[in-house]
Amino acid sequence: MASYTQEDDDHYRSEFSSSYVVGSFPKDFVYGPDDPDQDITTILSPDQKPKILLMGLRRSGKSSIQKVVFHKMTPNETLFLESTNKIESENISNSSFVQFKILDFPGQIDFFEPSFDSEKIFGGQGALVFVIDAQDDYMEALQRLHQTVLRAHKVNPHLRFEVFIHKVDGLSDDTKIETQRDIHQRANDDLIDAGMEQIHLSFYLTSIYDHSIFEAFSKVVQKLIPQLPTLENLLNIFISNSGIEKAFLFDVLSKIYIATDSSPVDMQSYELCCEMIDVVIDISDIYGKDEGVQVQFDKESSSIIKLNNQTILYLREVSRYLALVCILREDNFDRQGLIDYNFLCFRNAIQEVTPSASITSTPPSTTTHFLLTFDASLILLLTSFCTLTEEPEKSLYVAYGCV
Ligand SMILES: Nc1nc2c(ncn2[C@@H]2O[C@H](COP(=O)(O)OP(=O)(O)OP(=O)(O)O)[C@@H](O)[C@H]2O)c(=O)[nH]1
Repeated sequence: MASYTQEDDDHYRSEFSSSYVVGSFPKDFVYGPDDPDQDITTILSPDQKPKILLMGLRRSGKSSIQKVVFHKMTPNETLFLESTNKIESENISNSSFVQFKILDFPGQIDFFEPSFDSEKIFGGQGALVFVIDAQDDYMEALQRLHQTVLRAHKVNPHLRFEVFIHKVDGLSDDTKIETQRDIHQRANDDLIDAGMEQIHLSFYLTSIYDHSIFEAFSKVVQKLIPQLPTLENLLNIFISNSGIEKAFLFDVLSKIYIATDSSPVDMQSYELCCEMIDVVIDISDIYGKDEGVQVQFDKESSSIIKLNNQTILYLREVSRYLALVCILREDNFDRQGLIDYNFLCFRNAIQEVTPSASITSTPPSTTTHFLLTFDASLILLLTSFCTLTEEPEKSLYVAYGCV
């Protein structure tokens, strides 16, 4: 058998870099930028999906966040980013759940200029992410945050406000906590003084040098997904019937998790799952082709990583852009058939939870079968009837029988 040489490797790599061949995980991470010449009126025309507005002072890190999360830019490459001098818009349209427009504003933008059309910018559904550089003096940033929030809230009381206390990689743990407390206190005091205490600000400690920026963005994006309660319920049913400890439904391109079950998220588990996605994409990228014949990375594809602490990471693809990553104890993986069966049920149910079958419109109805093990010798067929309605948690009920 011919050995696999460096030449072969280079050949495969160049083949792969010129065309995407790893099946359903797309290799080019381009989301289809909007026409760079279009003006703000076109960017914000009313048919729109939710918007995420990235605002903050100059050099606070807005463009870096966007590039790292949505374009796989490495943190060090952001050192060479030039200052943004006009509003930059991009469509993020991955799975049917991750659909929004992200707008990167130049730091020096003047909201009080007559040409600044607040109605168009702040109107509609979405979130305003205000980035504060925690390594710098943040008094001016707080003042700008206050002005921005008041102005935006006046135009659109439904807009969500998310404050990223950013670049915390340079701070000690104590300083991080103290900075967050101080910024939280001052920002809320300013709102109380202005008589606007009803405005809610959410705070996150972020850095592009670790997974905190992905975690924070996940939470921002989740709030824009109307089907979130349904997805969480499905994940809860899936893990509790499969002996799984934690499951994340990932947007593969960005590594944002769009939903997880209701057990608490610990950062280390999230990081492990993100890294698993990177490994799977890299391996598919390099070895996804066999002697020139494309090996499909299709809906049957999966990956298992055994850790040395009797834990297993299990990845299954849900759709072209979504993957389910589970963490479970090695003992429970003896029943892989059961997990796989339940996964199929989960995937079928997810396909019904699309925006076209929106939970706010006529509720679709699906019957989902989950296999459940009570002990090693007894397997029950659990038939779970999930009727997806506006309040899915009230409409889930189960019945089971022996097989
Ligand atoms: N240490 C550290 N530096 C960061 C982080 N995020 C961004 N930076 C750096 O901050 C600098 C400014 O980043 P940009 O993304 O250009 O900032 P911006 O807010 O888009 O700037 P304008 O376009 O001028 O408004 C760059 O040198 C980045 O490398 C972070 O999390 N930690």
